Amino acid sequence: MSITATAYSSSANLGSGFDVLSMAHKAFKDKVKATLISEGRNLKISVSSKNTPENVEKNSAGFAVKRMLEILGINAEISLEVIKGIPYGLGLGSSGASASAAIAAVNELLDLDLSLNEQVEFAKIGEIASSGSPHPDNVAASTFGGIVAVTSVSPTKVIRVPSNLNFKILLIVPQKTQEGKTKKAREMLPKEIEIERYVYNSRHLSSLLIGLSSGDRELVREGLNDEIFEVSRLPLFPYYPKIKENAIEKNAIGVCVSGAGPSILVLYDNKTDLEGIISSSKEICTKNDINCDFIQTELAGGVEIERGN
Ligand SMILES: Nc1ncnc2c1ncn2[C@@H]1O[C@H](COP(=O)(O)OP(=O)(O)OP(=O)(O)O)[C@@H](O)[C@H]1O
Ligand SMILES: N[C@@H](CCO)C(=O)O
Repeated sequence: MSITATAYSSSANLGSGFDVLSMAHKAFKDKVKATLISEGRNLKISVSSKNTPENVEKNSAGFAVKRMLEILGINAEISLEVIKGIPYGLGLGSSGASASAAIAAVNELLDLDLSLNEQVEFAKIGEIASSGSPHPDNVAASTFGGIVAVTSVSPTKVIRVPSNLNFKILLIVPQKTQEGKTKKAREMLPKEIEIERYVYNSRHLSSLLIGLSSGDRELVREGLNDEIFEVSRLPLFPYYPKIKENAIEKNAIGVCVSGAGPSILVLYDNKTDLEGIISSSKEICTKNDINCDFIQTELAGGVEIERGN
């Protein structure tokens, strides 16, 4: 018996919501097909995957499933086929989506009846394999869909953020995947921050959440600013400040770095000069010696399940 789960790409952080906020989008998707080879044997997982490691310990999907079955004390021989659609190392939640899909597929395959929060709890373990840290934001968005806030990590609790703002998403995606990028980006973060910067970010986090729930585009624009995380990682995406300044001039709702970068997330609506943003961003990318793809997309739902034989 096989189950295939599909999980969408995501943009984590949304400015000041580092490791807390994230949104799933339809730009890209991963699929994981989980097949039960035999029950009641010693735990054995195999992974087949193009473009990502096939070693169970090193693949976010394999590692998350292996640890979940160990924690739940389940013995089974399962094969996982990871079908990658989301490019990795670009801030699009690629490793997280594989882990979310794998956990959802095995949950269904073994009738584990896990809640979405429990699935996130296990899926985030997969991020240890890809970046060395179990950050929960990308897996929360890929599992739940829409815009989410992770309000607790022990135990994991995810809340869907209510949004009454009509917006579409533009992703500016550099064509330069970097191995181990999120790990490196996390090492660039400060160990301590000044209280002024903490207060600045708290203001923006409040603006973002209130702006989304009340549908106030000016508040969302303010709310997508960050003074701590993006700033300390700027060497990874030096073109970002100019792209942001230009997009805001052309009336984007708001702009932030997508996850740990280097992709950029632009929220727009019918008041935005989208073509102007794309053409000026292309020029900025060229000046910075990078080619970028421009992907227009929208919010995605959570993990989807298909049953097979
Ligand atoms: N199933 C997987 N999908 C993608 N990358 C994986 C997977 N399993 C392991 N990896 C490894 O994880 C690293 C990619 O993780 P990284 O966090 O840099 O990118 P990402 O998953 O797209 O996340 P982000 O949104 O932070 O960019 C690569 O070294 C890749 O080989
Ligand atoms: N919150 C994580 C997301 C990684 O995609 C980070 O910024 O390191």
